[in-house]
Amino acid sequence: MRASQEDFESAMNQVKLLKKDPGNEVKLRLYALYKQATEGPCNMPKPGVFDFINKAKWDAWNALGSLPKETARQNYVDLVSSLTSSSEPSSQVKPGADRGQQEYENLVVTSEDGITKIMFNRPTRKNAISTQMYQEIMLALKAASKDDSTITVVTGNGDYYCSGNDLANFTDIPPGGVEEKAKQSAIMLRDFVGTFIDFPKPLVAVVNGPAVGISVTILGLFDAVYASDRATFHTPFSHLGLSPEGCASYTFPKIMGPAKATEMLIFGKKLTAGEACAQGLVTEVFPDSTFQKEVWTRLKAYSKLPPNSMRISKQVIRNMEKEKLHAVNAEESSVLQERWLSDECINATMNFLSKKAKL
Ligand SMILES: CCCCCCCCCCC/C=C/C(=O)SCCNC(=O)CCNC(=O)[C@H](O)C(C)(C)COP(=O)(O)OP(=O)(O)OC[C@H]1O[C@@H](n2cnc3c(N)ncnc32)[C@H](O)[C@@H]1OP(=O)(O)O
Repeated sequence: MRASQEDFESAMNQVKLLKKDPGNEVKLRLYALYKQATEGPCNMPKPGVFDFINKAKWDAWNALGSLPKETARQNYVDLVSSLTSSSEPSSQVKPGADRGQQEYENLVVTSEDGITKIMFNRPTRKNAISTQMYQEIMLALKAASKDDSTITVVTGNGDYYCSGNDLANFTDIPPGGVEEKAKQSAIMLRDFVGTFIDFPKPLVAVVNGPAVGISVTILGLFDAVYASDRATFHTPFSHLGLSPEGCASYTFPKIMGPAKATEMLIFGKKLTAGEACAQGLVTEVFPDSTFQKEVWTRLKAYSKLPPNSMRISKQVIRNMEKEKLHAVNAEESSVLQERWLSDECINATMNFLSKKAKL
């Protein structure tokens, strides 16, 4: 039986809900089949040789030649169906995670001594945050907000705390095109930052190494930030054709004054841990050699304080600001939705992905 338009639309929705990234090859095939099913044979001019992403998409679509629209639609539905049936949940249980709890591909979440630790776990990518990882962090925070722990800690595995947004997120374009991707990403960003704004317990960052981009901006929403003296704090938004997120356009001027915030958020000045501490973004800096021992000893002591009292104190300190923070978050996300489509941003991202530039 031929796939109907309804089957096709339902398959398009299922693609958005895939738990596992199917990889670039499959995504290109999905793109090509979608275009063929909706527009017929490739009718676009061939992109330039350095326009890697559009060239790969064009090649995939063009390779379908004169495949009839109905067959492309059927193949699209079959491909999505094979992806959804093969995405069985993994049975691996991360060390320390309670059985029955959520499992994560890009995080290690443990709960011990009254502390839930959420550790970014993509050390080979410097803990860059992929689309899936944004979702996992939100899930882990929501679970931590309801578990028995008194304090929640966010930290990184390996030599980096986090290198910010995974720039490969820009290559993962859905059938609706780049505008649709920007729209979805703005919603995801707003939800992600909103989860930090609303987090009800003391939230502590243990910054074990360099921090970049969104991993820095959201620090303004944490209740304490402990840093190794190896850590640096870098928000190179102008270099990337971007603008601030994570409510930093509001929290940073408040924390460090507008002039210092300008150096970080507009001129992209990278701060050492000592400088970030002097400017109030970091609570305390520790020598790297004793960082883990000193910080965890301290956190274990704090975790024994009465939990309700700590939650209520956090509410008293933060609640007056919540409405404002949500408004700032919505505005920053909507500005970025436009920025992501700008030449400045696309060129900077392409330069990184084609290995022509690093920060
Ligand atoms: C159409 C719209 C889509 C929008 C989707 C957006 C969704 C929400 C966005 C929220 C806003 C967030 C903004 C930010 O966070 S801005 C900051 C972004 N981060 C960067 O620009 C950092 C880029 N990385 C680097 O410059 C360097 O890798 C770094 C200085 C961090 C480390 O350099 P070093 O030489 O020590 O290490 P390597 O470069 O060799 O890194 C090892 C491998 O890891 C890869 N890597 C590292 N960071 C990232 C990253 N952020 N994104 C993707 N990949 C990253 C690096 O490429 C290396 O890979 P290979 O081994 O394959 O070469």
